[in-house]
Amino acid sequence: MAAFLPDLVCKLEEFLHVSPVYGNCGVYGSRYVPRAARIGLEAVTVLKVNVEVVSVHVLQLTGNVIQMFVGIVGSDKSVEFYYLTVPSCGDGTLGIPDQKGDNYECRNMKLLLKQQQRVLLGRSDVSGWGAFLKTSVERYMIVKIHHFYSISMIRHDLWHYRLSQLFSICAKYVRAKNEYLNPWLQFVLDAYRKGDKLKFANHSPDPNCYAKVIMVAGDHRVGIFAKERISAGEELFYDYRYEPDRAPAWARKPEASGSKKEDAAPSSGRAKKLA
Ligand SMILES: C[S@@+](CC[C@H](N)C(=O)[O-])C[C@H]1O[C@@H](n2cnc3c(N)ncnc32)[C@H](O)[C@@H]1O
Repeated sequence: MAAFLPDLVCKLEEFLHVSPVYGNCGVYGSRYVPRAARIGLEAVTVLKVNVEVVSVHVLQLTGNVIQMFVGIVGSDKSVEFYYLTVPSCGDGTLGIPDQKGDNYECRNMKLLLKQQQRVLLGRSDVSGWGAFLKTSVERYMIVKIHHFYSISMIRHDLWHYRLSQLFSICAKYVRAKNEYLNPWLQFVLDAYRKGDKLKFANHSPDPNCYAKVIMVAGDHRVGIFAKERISAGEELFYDYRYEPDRAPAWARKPEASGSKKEDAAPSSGRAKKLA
């Protein structure tokens, strides 16, 4: 297979479930898809796919998740089929990382916002208050959408507080990958101002949520997605992604802290609880 394919699969794997399928999927003649591909069934559009897509069979459109077979042509003209489970933006648009595999792009903010879940506040078994999901979500589904605000919009005295509220996973994405928002310190996810209950989500090194920068009609948002199926009443966790040398004791991984349970509260808890 062509050299770019593993690269593509790598990028997708981070975000999507991708596994090769070798079966009897019809090949309908190839076409090059430079930026967007109209891929037939259910008027699904794949954004920014820089590969040849020979056939796509949408298997199932359940909630916000679309399952499909995709035939991808390598530069050596061989075709491999992949089974994809991808989040849908609700308007038939698939949320797909851009070429850098980092951004998630969606055209319709209204539809995106509609997919947000109700988050409840409850006592966490891990630490203080925690965020809990009201109804269950499937893997890859959107839990919440956050805004980015320019630092200039935030009062200086609130800056440190807000920075401490900033989920560093978002900062990491912005800092590491997103050139539009570079340098990342110019922007802050203003969880405080939004008053969103998700700001009470506690840390876990094995979280059930993750963040992605989303481009919506030219605007940046941070999407919080389910990393796995999350049941109703389950507590939501992020990996705060502290730098190893800056992590507080409670966030240190057992191997990094030297012992399994040290002084502070548990760092790896994944409490299940009804809110
Ligand atoms: C965004 S707040 C989360 C809500 C917090 N539990 C509360 O009651 O306000 C982040 C703070 O929660 C605590 N925290 C988060 N995850 C934790 C964990 N796994 N173990 C212990 N404390 C944690 C830390 O004090 C951290 O500064």
